[in-house]
Amino acid sequence: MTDQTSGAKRPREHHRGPVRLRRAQVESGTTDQRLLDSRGPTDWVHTDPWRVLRIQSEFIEGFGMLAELGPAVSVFGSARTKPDDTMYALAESVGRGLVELGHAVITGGGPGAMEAANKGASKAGGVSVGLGIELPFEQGLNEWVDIGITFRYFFARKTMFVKYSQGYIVMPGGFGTLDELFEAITLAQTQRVTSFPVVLLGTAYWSGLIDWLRETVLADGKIVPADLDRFHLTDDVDEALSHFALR
Ligand SMILES: C/C(=C\CNc1ncnc2c1ncn2[C@@H]1O[C@H](COP(=O)(O)O)[C@@H](O)[C@H]1O)CO
Repeated sequence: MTDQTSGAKRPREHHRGPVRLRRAQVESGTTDQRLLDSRGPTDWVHTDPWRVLRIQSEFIEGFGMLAELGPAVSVFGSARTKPDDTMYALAESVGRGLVELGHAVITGGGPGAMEAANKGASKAGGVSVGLGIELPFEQGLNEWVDIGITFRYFFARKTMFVKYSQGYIVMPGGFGTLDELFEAITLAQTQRVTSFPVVLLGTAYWSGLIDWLRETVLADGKIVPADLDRFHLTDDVDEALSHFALR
């Protein structure tokens, strides 16, 4: 190639964003062409750098979908709560009550107490959100989820609950529920979240755990007395809801 001003011969040159390539470094063809033509080995889809992109895409999808949700409360509880269980009816009332207060309701999108809270929210005409998790068996989001996202990665999903909720209402549940409860309390204890009410519904179910926290964990100096004030215990839906009144 000849320089128009000096007449000197210029080397072959290619610009790729901020990169400048010359002479033998100039690649033939276009980037699209290389992308579409090459198949090559596929093992890279199982590597950590590729997973990082998938993780990133979950945060992008989650933030993008939930950023404009408005005030919301997450309701947790057992996937195994049956529709004829009193806790199912209670979770449904919680979902409805939160909507009446002006909140969207976020659950794990599964069956049981999650379904009940979504049902209450959706039937009350509110925003019913399910943040599901990919499971080894086919499950899908419960039918009362009106905005649903299914995550591959637990930690990306858990970030969404905390980031987009004003607090948590926790119904009786197993390991999944306990994990969610203790994560919330730990985030408050370590000042990752501020002003984040956590309400436990069901005194008969939770009392044993709270007694153990007081009599063993506190007595042994593993928590301080103020840590026991990080959650509220009640059987009464209205009392549970009173922690989430919007000013
Ligand atoms: C075990 C069964 C279904 C599991 N399906 C779930 N779908 C969505 N979210 C779930 C599921 N299981 C647990 N979670 C999360 O943990 C909490 C409930 O866990 P628990 O151990 O049942 O208490 C819940 O809040 C979800 O966020 C069979 O039906």
